[in-house]
Amino acid sequence: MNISVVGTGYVGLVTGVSLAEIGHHVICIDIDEAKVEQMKQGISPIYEPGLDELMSRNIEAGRLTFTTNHKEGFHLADVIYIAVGTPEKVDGSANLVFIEQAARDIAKYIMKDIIVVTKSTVPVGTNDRILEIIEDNQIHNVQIDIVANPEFLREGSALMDSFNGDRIVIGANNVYEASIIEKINEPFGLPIYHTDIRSAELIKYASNAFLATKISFINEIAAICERVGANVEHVAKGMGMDKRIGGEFLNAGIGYGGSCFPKDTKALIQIAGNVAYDFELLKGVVNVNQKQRTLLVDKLNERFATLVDKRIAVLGLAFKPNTDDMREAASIIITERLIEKGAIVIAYDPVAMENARGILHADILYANSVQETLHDADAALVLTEWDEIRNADPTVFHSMKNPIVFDGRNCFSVDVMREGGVEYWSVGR
Ligand SMILES: NC(=O)C1=CN([C@@H]2O[C@H](COP(=O)(O)OP(=O)(O)OC[C@H]3O[C@@H](n4cnc5c(N)ncnc54)[C@H](O)[C@@H]3O)[C@@H](O)[C@H]2O)C=CC1
Ligand SMILES: O=C(O)[C@H]1O[C@H](OP(=O)(O)OP(=O)(O)OC[C@H]2O[C@@H](n3ccc(=O)[nH]c3=O)[C@H](O)[C@@H]2O)[C@H](O)[C@@H](O)[C@@H]1O
Repeated sequence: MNISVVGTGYVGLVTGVSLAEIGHHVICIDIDEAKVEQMKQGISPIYEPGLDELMSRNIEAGRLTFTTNHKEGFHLADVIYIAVGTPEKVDGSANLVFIEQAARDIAKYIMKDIIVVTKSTVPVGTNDRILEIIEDNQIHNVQIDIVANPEFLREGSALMDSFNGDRIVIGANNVYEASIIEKINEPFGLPIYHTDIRSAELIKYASNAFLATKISFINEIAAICERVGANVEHVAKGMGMDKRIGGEFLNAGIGYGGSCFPKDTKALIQIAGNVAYDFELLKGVVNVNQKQRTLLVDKLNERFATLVDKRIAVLGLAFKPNTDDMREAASIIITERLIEKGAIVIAYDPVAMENARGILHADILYANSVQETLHDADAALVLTEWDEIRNADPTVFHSMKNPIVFDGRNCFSVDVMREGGVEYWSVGR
């Protein structure tokens, strides 16, 4: 099958590469020229384990190409995937400008019957709108069908998730286009769930909102654990053994970040609000997460009379390990608060530092290793559980002025840290 993918960010690129790997001919289109140049050379513009290798392999096999030219990109396409961003607007709703532009681009250049597949996370009703834009603006008289095919991959394990996901959701109006998209995905060998377009759109938001709810729930349990002398890890384990609850996404910490949970929870509140429904539970989830992000700053304030001129080492900046993505990372607000309070902040992340420099406060200093970050620090904050950080021996903290560690990801054993002579503050333990 000839497939075009519009937008080659985390989702578009991984989708394009995965579809090429299972044998399709894929052309990826992006408006970012520098990105496209890089990808043509087999270099991924994002950090995603295994992606460079798979890209190169499929480029060499002649199944994967890149272009900035929509006309060229759509020329042979039987199916066009839309994977452009749907970022958050100031009011929390999803910004659909990139989606609408992609629809207009499709309308302008398609010359044969096609199926448009929406991978981007879009509010209920958006697929109808995409079809309407294409039909209103199409130059050639061809048949267009639309399918909602939301994406469930996680950054940092995106390829693994594409090839081993729990389900592929296909939302369509007719059996014909649904069967084509099923056929395209068949080689993945994953369970396929067929539904209507609006339900597919909502499955995506409901799934992210539910996972975010689990995280905020366990974070509130962690707050209670700290007050009653229980251990949140033990509580989560005991809860998760019940198959109805499940053990995943019950890691307490400094809350969820990233490009999706924060924006998708707020967008779902808006989607509900638009039909006069007050999604109270989800509002609570968002509020808890907001508080959770600055929990370590509250703990620092409790420990130190003042943070003025205190040297604070920050270990980990990305919103989660194995990605260079800084979108909605807790490190942004935490480092901002520390600088406001007069602290000297020195930070380290194994891969996200380049992105971080463009986003974080200009006064932040950067180090090249865990050891260099900790040297002479008054306190250390752990914000991302990279293996390099979680595997550190407690002795590494002894180069600090005093080994005082605030761990926002519960990376270390309380006992090992205590025995290693570290004053250790974690979450809910
Ligand atoms: N990042 C993730 O892990 C996941 C994201 N999603 C959803 O997938 C969508 C895409 O997300 P990301 O890949 O993170 O976005 P991204 O921001 O990383 O990438 C979007 C890309 O689209 C390009 N673009 C914008 N307009 C274009 C146009 N008219 N023609 C061609 N290219 C265009 C941009 O230059 C950019 O490279 C969003 O709706 C997101 O919510 C869904 C599941 C996982
Ligand atoms: O729509 C999306 O973009 C994606 O959003 C999440 O994936 P992602 O944001 O890449 O990463 P997660 O592993 O879900 O982590 C999100 C945030 O939650 C935090 N988290 C996760 C799990 C946990 O138990 N506790 C916790 O605080 C992580 O540290 C991170 O900040 C979902 O897991 C994907 O299924 C979905 O496709």
